Amino acid sequence: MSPDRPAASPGTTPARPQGWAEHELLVIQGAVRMLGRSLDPAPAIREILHLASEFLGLNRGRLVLWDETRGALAIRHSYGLTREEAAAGVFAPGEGVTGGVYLTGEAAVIQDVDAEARFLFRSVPRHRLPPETVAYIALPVLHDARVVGVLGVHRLRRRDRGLAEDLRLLGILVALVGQLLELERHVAARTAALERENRALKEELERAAATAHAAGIVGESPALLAALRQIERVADTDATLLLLGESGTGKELVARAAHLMSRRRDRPFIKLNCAALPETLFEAELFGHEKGAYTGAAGARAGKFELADGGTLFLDEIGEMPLALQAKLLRALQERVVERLGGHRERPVDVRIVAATNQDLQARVQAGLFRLDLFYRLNVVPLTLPPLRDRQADIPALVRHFLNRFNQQHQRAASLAPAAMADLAAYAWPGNVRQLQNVIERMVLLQPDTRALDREAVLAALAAEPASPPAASPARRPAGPRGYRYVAEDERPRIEAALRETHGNKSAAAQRLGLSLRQLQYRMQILAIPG
Ligand SMILES: Nc1ncnc2c1ncn2[C@@H]1O[C@H](COP(=O)(O)OP(=O)(O)OP(=O)(O)O)[C@@H](O)[C@H]1O
Repeated sequence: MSPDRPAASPGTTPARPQGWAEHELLVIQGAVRMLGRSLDPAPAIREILHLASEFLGLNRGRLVLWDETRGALAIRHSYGLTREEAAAGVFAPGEGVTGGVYLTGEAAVIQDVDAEARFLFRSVPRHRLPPETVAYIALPVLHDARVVGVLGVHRLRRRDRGLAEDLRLLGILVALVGQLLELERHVAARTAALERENRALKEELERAAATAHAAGIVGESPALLAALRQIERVADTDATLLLLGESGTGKELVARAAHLMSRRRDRPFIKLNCAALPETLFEAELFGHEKGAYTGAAGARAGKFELADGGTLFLDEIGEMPLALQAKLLRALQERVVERLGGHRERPVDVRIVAATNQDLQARVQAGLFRLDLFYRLNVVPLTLPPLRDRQADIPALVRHFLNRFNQQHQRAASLAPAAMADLAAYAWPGNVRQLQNVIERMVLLQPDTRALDREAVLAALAAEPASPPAASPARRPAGPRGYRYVAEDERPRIEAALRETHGNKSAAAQRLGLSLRQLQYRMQILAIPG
């Protein structure tokens, strides 16, 4: 059957004028069914053109859209055109019937293509159309009253269906096609926005990783990178950073990285350890003093605040700051001025504060040891550095980093047997990176010969570690619970050795292994070690 002589109804029923309504309904139902089927409008538009041809004899349907790369109108979707015909359908706006519809936004009904001078036969040459009179209908596809494309179809002029009816039906189809194009535009815009966002995040991450690397931060675990990315985000602001995390997790290193990432990088980074000073000296240290301000103050001296002017002041162990000084610090932060001890002049300071603590500051606020207003002032951008046990992925890189560093420092050539790395990765590291650093340094120093450090050497070094890190002050104890460690069959020799060495004393063995008694008992149970 010629595409130009459609069945009046699907199947074999001959054309009856009242059958057209049924067919229109079939076309519309079919078209609506296609809506929302996929985010790509191509299959839906093609199906609409197919249905219009099959049921209504509106043939060689084509949708002409603006083609940005060609700078012209071109057929984007079609039905019943050969590939060459579709490719040939390129028009300038205003050119021919199709270009005219695009330019004016007015539908065109050409009763006889042979009698219309503007009809160009550009995509389908005359000899490929049926010999009888052929009509062409073209409608604008609109969005927000703007023409975004043109839908054109051929039909035989002489049929038992009026052109006006086709025009009405095509009006509905063009509205549906407009919706499909709109959806495509939305999806493309959303995808582009997501891609941009993705690219920005990736760049942010790369920048953060590069600066972290420059600051000597080793590791690329997701937990560490997430923390670094947050820093990168606020790096160029003067927002106060509050670094939280167990002792030895790298808070000071990260504070330095934050300084390096900021526009203050060429100005000083000044550190003050709030736990290390007797209260009396603290104030002078922080704010400076004038000559004779107190006994022994022979000359005038600038405090850390002044020294950090234009740069970053890192207040380590902020939780330990004496209450009386907390009020003075708060005032300096709020008013951005400092007054030296024994002085009467307020000096303006421009300092970015990075504070760090391994304590639960909120608990200290509740215990009356830390001022709530200062807590709020510092807690602008809180950032928790994950303990090493939560970023096991970083351990191999850290081990290699410290092996290199201590080999250079102590003129050694220590190396690690690959099998021993798993033991280091599985250890709970209650003292975090600092403890790992110390263990590696000790192993490098104590390694007797040129053999690689094997599992035995590593297990012995770990067994010598205290269960918790040395507690110089309550602040030095890790805040979190001791880490979860997986139970692996290869832990058996260590556990058995520790039990042997402690003559079966489980508490002592657990201590040697860096485990709690319950953790040891759990492992013994899993591994069926008698005891
Ligand atoms: N990601 C890391 N890469 C390389 N070295 C690290 C890393 N994290 C920590 N270190 C090293 O571990 C040691 C402890 O780090 P740092 O002093 O920054 O920890 P901290 O959290 O400030 O500890 P504390 O709360 O006890 O002051 C430092 O010698 C530091 O160089």
